[in-house]
Amino acid sequence: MTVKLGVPSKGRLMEKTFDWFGQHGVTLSRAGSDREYAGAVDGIEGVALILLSAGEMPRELAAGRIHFGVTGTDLVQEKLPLWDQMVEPVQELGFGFADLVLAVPKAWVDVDTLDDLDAVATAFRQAHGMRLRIATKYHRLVREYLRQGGVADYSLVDSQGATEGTVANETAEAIADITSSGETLRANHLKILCDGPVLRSQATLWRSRAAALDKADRQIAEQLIAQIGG
Ligand SMILES: Nc1ncnc2c1ncn2[C@@H]1O[C@H](COP(=O)(O)OP(=O)(O)OP(=O)(O)O)[C@@H](O)[C@H]1O
Ligand SMILES: O=P(O)(O)OC[C@H]1O[C@H](OP(=O)(O)OP(=O)(O)O)[C@H](O)[C@@H]1O
Repeated sequence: MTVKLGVPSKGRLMEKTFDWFGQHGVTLSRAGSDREYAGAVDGIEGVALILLSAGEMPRELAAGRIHFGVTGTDLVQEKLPLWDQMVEPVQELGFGFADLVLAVPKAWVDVDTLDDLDAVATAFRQAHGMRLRIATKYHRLVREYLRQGGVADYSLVDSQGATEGTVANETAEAIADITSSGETLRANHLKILCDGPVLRSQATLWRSRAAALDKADRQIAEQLIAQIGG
């Protein structure tokens, strides 16, 4: 057997993950063309590179199909109920910083807090006969945050991308999405509620609690952790 290391297969997370491992003496490289999802690991014996979507990483870790994987805290906590029983953080990688936030139209001058949102949601339902819609792909985290914040009169609208556009497109009144520079929110005339983010996320190396390892693999896993300073 080999120890399987899952790395995001594209985009900003993939490049930064390759750089981060390179700085720790583990060279990750893609095999073949940009379109071929195969790769190699140099600098440590017995580790196989598995290129995967960042969004699928939590599921693969939880199922034990990979031993280690890099993805954001947001995706792990959203996709895995009881995530800390399924995976263990080995190392925060210091990139991919993003806050999951709730945002409303900038034009809602009286709405700055969750309490304000609650009041608007009640008024919205009375006026329109339907619940205020919040677009997001982070259903579990947002529901829990709103429950704790005492907001009940809303419905979630699933949005898997371009979420900030849903308000202008009139498919939602508010959104919950990750923000990094804040550019996308600003460009779409949205403002963040000031109660603090739902979650602060960064790219993290996770270890599966479910993946089986024989004695030799356990040594390789320990060597990998030691080498990257986890
Ligand atoms: N603008 C950003 N700045 C920093 N980190 C970001 C930004 N957008 C997304 N991320 C982080 O990158 C990770 C991957 O996000 P992304 O939305 O690309 O995942 P995904 O859509 O589920 O993956 P895929 O598109 O490969 O299926 C997440 O943990 C997220 O927090
Ligand atoms: O605060 P900013 O720096 O503007 O970054 C935030 C944006 O980045 C992500 O989108 P991504 O580029 O992954 O596209 P998506 O809409 O398809 O998720 C996220 O969903 C936000 O839309």
